[in-house]
Amino acid sequence: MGDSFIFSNKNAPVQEAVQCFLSSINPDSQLYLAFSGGLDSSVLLHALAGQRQAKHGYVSLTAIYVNHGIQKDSLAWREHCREVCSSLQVEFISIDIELGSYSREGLESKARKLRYQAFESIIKKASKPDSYLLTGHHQRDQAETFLLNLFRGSGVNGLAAMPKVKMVQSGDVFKYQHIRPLLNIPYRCLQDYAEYYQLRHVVDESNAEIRFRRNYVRHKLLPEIESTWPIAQSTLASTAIHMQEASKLLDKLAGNSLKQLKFSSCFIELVDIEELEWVEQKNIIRFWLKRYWPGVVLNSAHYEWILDAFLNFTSSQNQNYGYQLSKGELRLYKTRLYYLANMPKPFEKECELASIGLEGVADVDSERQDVVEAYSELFVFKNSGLCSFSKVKLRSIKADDQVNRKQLKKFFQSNDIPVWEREFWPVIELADKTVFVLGCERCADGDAGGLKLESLQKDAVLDKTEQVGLSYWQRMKLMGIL
Ligand SMILES: Nc1ncnc2c1ncn2[C@@H]1O[C@H](COP(=O)(O)OP(=O)(O)OP(=O)(O)O)[C@@H](O)[C@H]1O
Repeated sequence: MGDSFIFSNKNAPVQEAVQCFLSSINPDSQLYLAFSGGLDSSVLLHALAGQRQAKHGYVSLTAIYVNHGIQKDSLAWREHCREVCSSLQVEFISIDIELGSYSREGLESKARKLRYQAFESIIKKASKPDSYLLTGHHQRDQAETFLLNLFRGSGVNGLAAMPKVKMVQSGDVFKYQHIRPLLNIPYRCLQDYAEYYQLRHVVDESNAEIRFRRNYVRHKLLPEIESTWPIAQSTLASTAIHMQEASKLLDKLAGNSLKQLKFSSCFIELVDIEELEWVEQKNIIRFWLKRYWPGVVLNSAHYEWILDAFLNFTSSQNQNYGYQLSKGELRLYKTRLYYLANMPKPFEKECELASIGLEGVADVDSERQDVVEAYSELFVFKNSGLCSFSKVKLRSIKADDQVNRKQLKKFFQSNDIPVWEREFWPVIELADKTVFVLGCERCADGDAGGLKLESLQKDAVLDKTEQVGLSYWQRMKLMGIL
């Protein structure tokens, strides 16, 4: 067996992984490689460029370098990346980002967040169908992520670590996939590949600083574990795959249960799952939050609070429990659990009816039920004949608004509007008159004083209490009105 055979054998895992990915995609796809110039993404770039030329002449490849501006060498790295791309005839884009303020531990995660936002903005702007973002993550990265999440006390979802394939929804319509083609490949194989092809790559000295937790895991913890369990990286990565499967099953279970409940992006009706075991209830709540608010993860103290608040609820209308999270707030109103990303507050805005989306009602993403409902309600308003104008003032209700308070209170009560919503309920003002209380009724002759009001296709709007129980404030935020 000659040297060349041994070498080419060593290259096989990387080449096969890249080939496997390339053969799974449409030849017209647009690939974006997140290219830091480090060993992992240099290997991926080289393997992609080589195999795309050989077999997939049509696959378009663009490398993106993000300059965080925090390392002294970052501009030199950018030039290195540019040169490598030019030698491989790969299109190169570099983008500068500002990290602003960050805590010591928060540096990595802030850089990562802004980096992914930068990739997304480039991909979205080009808006090519079949777009893929590729990163150079490999098996050791997966083992590290698993351990980091383990020590953070993560559940099944966190221990599932990084998926090899992830669909990313960007805005309402555009989607692309984030793929990690080398995720199952040991780091050693990437090093062999780089050595064989004598790839030049940049070395980020901060990767050696063990004050960063990931570096501590990489340089101290993993080698220590491997001294007793030599194939620990691969077994940890396998455990992550078991967790991904378990997580999928749990999501499926929760998704089936959720179909039976009243819920929206803002609330979930707990009374509908009262009969289930607490572990099942927790799983449904977790899934509901993940679906609408992916960054919000509850810990055991939060779940205990939910259980306690739910068990101790009284039938009083005035219940208004809250639990502040690091981002947003949990609230219980009657038997509904709410997640409020922002608490309602007074607002006032001049709106072109067209600008609040009335013209585009048919284009709304039907998955976002809350947005569809809000649009359709305004749509009903527009088509009611009240609306022969294009500009209105949308604002929160004021104490001196001439509306029939008794009737409004009845409306709030009978539609289970949480107390924190009522104070800032949206009204529409036209020519200094409050003409429409959203979700409620229109005012005769544009006068909000009399509530013997003709109802505004009342059934269409009010029939389903769960629609009205949504947070208008949140909806308007989502719609970009506020
Ligand atoms: N500055 C950068 N510009 C472009 N791509 C980058 C940059 N930094 C990292 N990447 C991409 O991310 C991959 C993983 O890099 P690294 O392990 O350093 O990231 P990380 O901060 O640990 O984030 P993650 O959680 O994504 O692993 C790289 O292989 C590369 O594809």
